[in-house]
Amino acid sequence: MGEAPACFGDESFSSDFHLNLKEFETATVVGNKTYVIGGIDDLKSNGVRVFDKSIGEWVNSTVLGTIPKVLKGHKTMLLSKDRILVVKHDSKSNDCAWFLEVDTQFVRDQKKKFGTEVVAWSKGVIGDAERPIVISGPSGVGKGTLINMLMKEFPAMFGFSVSHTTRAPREKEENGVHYHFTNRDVMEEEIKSGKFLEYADVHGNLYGTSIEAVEVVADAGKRCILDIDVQGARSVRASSLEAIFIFISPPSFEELEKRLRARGTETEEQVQKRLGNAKEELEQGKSSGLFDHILVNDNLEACYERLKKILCLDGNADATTTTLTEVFALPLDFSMSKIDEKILIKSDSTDQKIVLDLSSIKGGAPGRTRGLHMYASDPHTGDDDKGKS
Ligand SMILES: Nc1ncnc2c1ncn2[C@@H]1O[C@H](COP(=O)(O)OP(=O)(O)OP(=O)(O)O)[C@@H](O)[C@H]1O
Ligand SMILES: Nc1nc2c(ncn2[C@@H]2O[C@H](COP(=O)(O)O)[C@@H](O)[C@H]2O)c(=O)[nH]1
Repeated sequence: MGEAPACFGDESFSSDFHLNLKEFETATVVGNKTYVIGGIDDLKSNGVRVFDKSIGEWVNSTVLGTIPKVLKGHKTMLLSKDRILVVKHDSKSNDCAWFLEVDTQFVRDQKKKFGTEVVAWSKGVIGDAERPIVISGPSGVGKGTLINMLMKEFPAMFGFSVSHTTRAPREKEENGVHYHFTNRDVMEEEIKSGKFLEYADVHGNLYGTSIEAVEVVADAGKRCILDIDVQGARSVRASSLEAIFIFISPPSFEELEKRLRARGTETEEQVQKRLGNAKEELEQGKSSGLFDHILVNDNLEACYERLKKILCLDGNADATTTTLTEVFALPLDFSMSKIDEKILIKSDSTDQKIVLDLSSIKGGAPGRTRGLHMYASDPHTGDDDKGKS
C-alpha cells in the first residue's frame, strides 16, 4: 500500500501566521479558516479557537458537543473540508479518536441558528454500533412498557436515553433514571446553548433529549432507545443520528383512553389534554412517512414479538450480548498518514503501528461518530492484522 501525503494541521502553519500557538495546540487550515485545537486548560476556548484569514481576526465561535476531556498532546488530520480528525497521544483506543466538524450539514444548520461561527465535537466510537431506535406514539399507548420489556430481556444491548422534562416527577420516578427533572428557565437556557439534540412542548411541558443522553449510551457500547413524541421524532429525523423510527399505535381510541385512565398518573385535565393531542399524533404518525415501522399495540406480548422482529432479535443467538472491542493503549507520541480511508498511526519510539479504519463511519454531531475500526498493523511486513479488528 502506498502512503498518500498526510494533510496535517500542525505547527508548520504557524510560520505563515503569528497565531502564537500555546503548548499542546495545533492549527489546521480549512479554506480561509484556521482551527486551533487543544490547550484545553483554557476553558474559555472549549478546546477550539478559530482564526479567519480573510479578515485577519479571531472569530467568535460556538463550540457544540462534548469536548474531549484532555487535549494535552494530539495530532490532527483534515479528512475532508467538513471535519478534522483529532487523535490523542497517550490515550486508550476507546477515547483516542475525536472529530471536530467544521462544515457538516449539522454545523451549517447551527451557524444559521446561532449567527456565529460554529464547530461541533463528536467522539469516535469503535465498533459496529447499531442504529439508535426512536419510539413514538400517543401518551398511554404502551411505549414505556415495550421499552422496559426490551431493556429487561436485553440489558447488555440497549440503553435508554434519559430525557429532560419540566413536568413534575410521578410517584416512583427517579431523577436521572426516568427523566432529568428540571425547570423551564434552566431548560430554555440550555436549549439556547445547544445542549439538546431535540426538544418539544408536549402536553404543556418541555421535554428534550440532550446530546449527552445519547452519547452516554453510545459510550457504554449499547444501542440507544429514545422514547419521544412525534415532533421530537421529526427533529431527530432531520439530524445526523440515523435512527430507526417506530410508531406505536393503539388498537382503538377507546382502548387508549382506557389505558391512560387505568395508569392513574394524570389528573382529569391532563388526561383530556393528552387525549386531545393523541388525535393529531395518530394522524401524523400514520400519514407523514416519518416512521419506518408502525406497530399496533393490541396484545402486549404479540406486539413485543413484532418489535423484536423489526430489531432482528427473534431467535438471534447473539442477541443477549454486545461485542465489546478490546481496549488498548495508543503510543505516547506518534505520526499519522492517510491511505484511502485508513489512518496509519506510527509510534515515534517503538515499531507499534495501528490502523484506524474510517471507511464505515456513521453518525456524527450531534452525538457520536460510530463505526470506527482499529487494529494493529504487522510491524515487520506492514500487513494489516485484520483478524484483530
Ligand atoms: N397491550 C397492552 N394492553 C393493555 N394494557 C397495556 C398494553 N400496553 C401497555 N399497557 C398499559 O397501558 C398503560 C400505559 O402504558 P405506558 O405507560 O407504557 O404508555 P406510554 O406510551 O409510555 O405513555 P406516555 O407517553 O404517557 O409515557 C400502562 O398502565 C400499561 O401497563
Ligand atoms: N420530544 C420529546 N418528547 C419526549 C421526550 N421524553 C418524553 N417525551 C414524550 O412526552 C410524552 C409524555 O411523556 P410522560 O412521561 O410525561 O408521560 C410521551 O409521548 C413521550 O414520548 C423527549 O425527550 N423529547
